[in-house]
Amino acid sequence: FPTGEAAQRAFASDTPRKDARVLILGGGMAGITAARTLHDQGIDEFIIVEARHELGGRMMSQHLRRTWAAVHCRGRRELGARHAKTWRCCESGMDVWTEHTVWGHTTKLTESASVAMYDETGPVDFSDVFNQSVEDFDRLIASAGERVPKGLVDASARTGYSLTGARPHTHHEMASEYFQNNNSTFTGFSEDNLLSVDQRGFKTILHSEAEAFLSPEQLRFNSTVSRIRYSANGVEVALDDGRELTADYAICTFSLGVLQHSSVAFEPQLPMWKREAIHSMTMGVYTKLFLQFPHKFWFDTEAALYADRERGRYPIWQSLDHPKFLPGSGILFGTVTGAFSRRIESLPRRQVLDEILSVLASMFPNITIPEPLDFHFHPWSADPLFRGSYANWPPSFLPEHHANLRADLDGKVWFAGEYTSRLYFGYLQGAYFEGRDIAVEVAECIRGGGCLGLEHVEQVKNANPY
Ligand SMILES: Cc1cc2nc3c(=O)[nH]c(=O)nc-3n(C[C@H](O)[C@H](O)[C@H](O)COP(=O)(O)OP(=O)(O)OC[C@H]3O[C@@H](n4cnc5c(N)ncnc54)[C@H](O)[C@@H]3O)c2cc1C
Repeated sequence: FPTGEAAQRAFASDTPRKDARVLILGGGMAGITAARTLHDQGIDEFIIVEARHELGGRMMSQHLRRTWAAVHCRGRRELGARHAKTWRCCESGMDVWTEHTVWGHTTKLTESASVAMYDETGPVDFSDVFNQSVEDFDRLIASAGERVPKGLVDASARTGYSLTGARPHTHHEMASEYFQNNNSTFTGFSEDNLLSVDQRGFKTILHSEAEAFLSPEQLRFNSTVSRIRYSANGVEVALDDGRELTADYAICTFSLGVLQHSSVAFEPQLPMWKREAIHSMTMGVYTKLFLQFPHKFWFDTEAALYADRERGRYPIWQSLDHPKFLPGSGILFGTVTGAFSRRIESLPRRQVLDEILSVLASMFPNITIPEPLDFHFHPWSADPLFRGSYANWPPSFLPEHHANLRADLDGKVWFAGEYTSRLYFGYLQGAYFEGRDIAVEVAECIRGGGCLGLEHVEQVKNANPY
């Protein structure tokens, strides 16, 4: 693959037949939705370039090592996205996510109040502390909302909690605070939270969608992009096995974490405004710890909260062996996030499992915890194709940064993914809407109806020097 200025000139001067009009880089929710949108607009000269062997991206699931019962076909663990909000809006296909509707996919409504409570002494009822924490969280959200019309600067949740007088001290208070969660994806769609229990995996929504309009020649699996070269003449994409693909446009749907790690080189180098935006947003880590036991020995609620002395140490547990979900499966899964996720990724698996088994032994002091049949978690922050679980908007990140994150490069390279969604970053909805909206922009360019591109801010300013 030629490099340097000479290659740049050569690329710009000759216009051999290109491989496609559009290269869609990445086959997750954003990539598939972009492809679907182009197809709906009558544009089928696109190729989806995906490093993995299948579509779905962070909608990733695997078979359990030990199938749980012949009658139940195959057990699957959803390593990535599993929950979907009911989508109240829109017309057809993926726009309507209600119980049982999307491509015959099976989901179950979850009940957020169905929570058992534990600490290192075993079962303990700290629901008074928990209820106070719900109130504190509501006050936090309300006070954040009051800042917006006044144009006050953004602040962290910790600052907001302190200003509203809430500061957790005990481990029960810290665990209760950890459990609280809300954002515009919750309020923008529906309060309902659906859990995918479909044994084909949550990703089948995307697979079914793709089968409906994609042909094999529009797909390149096992194709890892290492370089994207762009000029007024189009884009050249180099794969790590030496292959090249050319097109008029590229829609890059790699995660924010991938862009932050610079594992894909851009030529010319990304402009400063783009790099600043990429490195100013944060990539969070959220890890699910799957355990399959020979039999169920735990709570009958849907979830449990464990208050450890250390905040964030194996705090949330969800039972799939529940009459509503996968009864008889013996599956329990825990959640850890952030620095704790990174910590366990660096440890030997057996050590992580031993820690978990000792936590379960504390939660259930009168039970001999059996050795699990299967234990697995995905190292999201170390995985070079993701480098984290989903994007998070830190207080230092300004709306202008976000516009720059989303903005295209000379109308040729476009960016779409959960992280480019201003309202629904982090979620499938964000990836869906961004894949759709950016493909509409690209379709406009292809049809020659004016390719204005998205505006960026050359220098983001708000400093007040002294
Ligand atoms: C553990 C976990 C739980 C989650 N739970 C939920 C949930 O319950 N509900 C929800 O709405 N969202 C959830 N999410 C977030 C959701 O999964 C993402 O927001 C969404 O899947 C992102 O889609 P995307 O298309 O933007 O990116 P991705 O799915 O990351 O797609 C990008 C694609 O690019 C490919 N790629 C990367 N680098 C290269 C390269 N160099 N060359 C070629 N291909 C490359 C990747 O393999 C991937 O397929 C969760 C995520 C995680 C990790």
